[in-house]
Amino acid sequence: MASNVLRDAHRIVVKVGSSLVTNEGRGLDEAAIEEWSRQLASLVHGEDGSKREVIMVSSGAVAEGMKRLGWATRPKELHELQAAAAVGQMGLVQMYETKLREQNVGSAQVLLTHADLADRERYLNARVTLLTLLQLGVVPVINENDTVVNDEIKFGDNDTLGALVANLVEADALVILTDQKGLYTADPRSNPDAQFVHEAQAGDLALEAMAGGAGSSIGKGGMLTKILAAKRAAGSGASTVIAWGREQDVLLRLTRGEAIGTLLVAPTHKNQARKQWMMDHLQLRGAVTVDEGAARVLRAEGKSLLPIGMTAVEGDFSRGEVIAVRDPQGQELARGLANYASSEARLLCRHASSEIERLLGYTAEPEMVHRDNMVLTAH
Ligand SMILES: Nc1ncnc2c1ncn2[C@@H]1O[C@H](COP(=O)(O)OP(=O)(O)O)[C@@H](O)[C@H]1O
Ligand SMILES: N[C@@H](CCC(=O)OP(=O)(O)O)C(=O)O
Repeated sequence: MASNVLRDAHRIVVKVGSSLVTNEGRGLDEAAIEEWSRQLASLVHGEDGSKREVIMVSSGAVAEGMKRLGWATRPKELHELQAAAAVGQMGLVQMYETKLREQNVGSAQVLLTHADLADRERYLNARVTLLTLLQLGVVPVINENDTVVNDEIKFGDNDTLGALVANLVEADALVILTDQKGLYTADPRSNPDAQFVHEAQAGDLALEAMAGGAGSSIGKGGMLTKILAAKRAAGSGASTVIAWGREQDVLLRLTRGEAIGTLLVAPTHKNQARKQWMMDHLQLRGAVTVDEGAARVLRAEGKSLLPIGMTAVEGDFSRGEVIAVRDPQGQELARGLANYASSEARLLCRHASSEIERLLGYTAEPEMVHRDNMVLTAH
């Protein structure tokens, strides 16, 4: 049942907007951040019996920076926006760190730009770092790296960033907390006849016609960016809930299966979406051939590909590119993201992972292709 999407979600990205985080621009809402931190901690600790991995994408840096700098109106100049964001981010991340620590949960600040996710190598680095933090039970607190962005490389709004992070870590669900109960058929601030939308399919074009711009001078994304974020998140199989951030125990109730807010269901499950994404790579830049032992454990035991099982490398590829994995007979048995470039992979063939440092002078990961970044293509 669709409303069980959050109940069954193990890895969840939560995004919260500026107007909620800064109490409509009146300064960081400590009580709200404390409340969300309490709920995030409960999910990480598995107080409902199911430990989960959660990432918080939080807006509010510019709004908080404006408050701290005494600016009443949002600056127009990019360098002033960047200055406000740099000032505000200090308070934002300190507040999350303090409130999560009070709940015995670690936190980590991660600042990203569009360029970070557009570059394969940086994409993979960000992915493996976030997955490591999640495995350690830490809550990454992510924002756009406003201080360095310019018009070409910025996401522009954290709804988009939230969806890209959901793709990056292959989250099961994206929860967008905002200052409305969810999506209405029109902006409820200006249209009293607007009807609430309980559930729809992510990517349904009719939704975009309903969604307008930001509801306050503080927010940036508006509902349209939330609808588009749900469509993007669905690309890696994550469903999205848009809900009111001040709803009592909103995250806990959603993960217990309660239908709150607007649920935008992803048409495909994340494993199917991942397979589709990898299979869509018609032009693979290279391939590695593996021995019988490696072929067997990849096919039957869900293992990662270690260099010791590699017998040959074809093509010219970089770290982070999708490559084919072939069995000794030359049949493609899997595809995945290469942790090492082809020139390095050739040096690693037949060597144990413990020798990577000696052979390359560094170790990225012990695997050539991690199972999390792999899909079997032939049975
Ligand atoms: N169809 C719609 N349904 C609900 N809210 C809408 C709709 N169209 C526009 N909005 C406006 O979008 C606002 C939420 O977006 P935004 O102000 O950017 O919040 P946030 O800071 O959480 O991203 C709502 O307060 C509302 O005024
Ligand atoms: N990086 C910016 C994001 C602004 C933003 O997306 O705001 P919102 O539309 O309220 O989520 C900030 O922290 O102010």
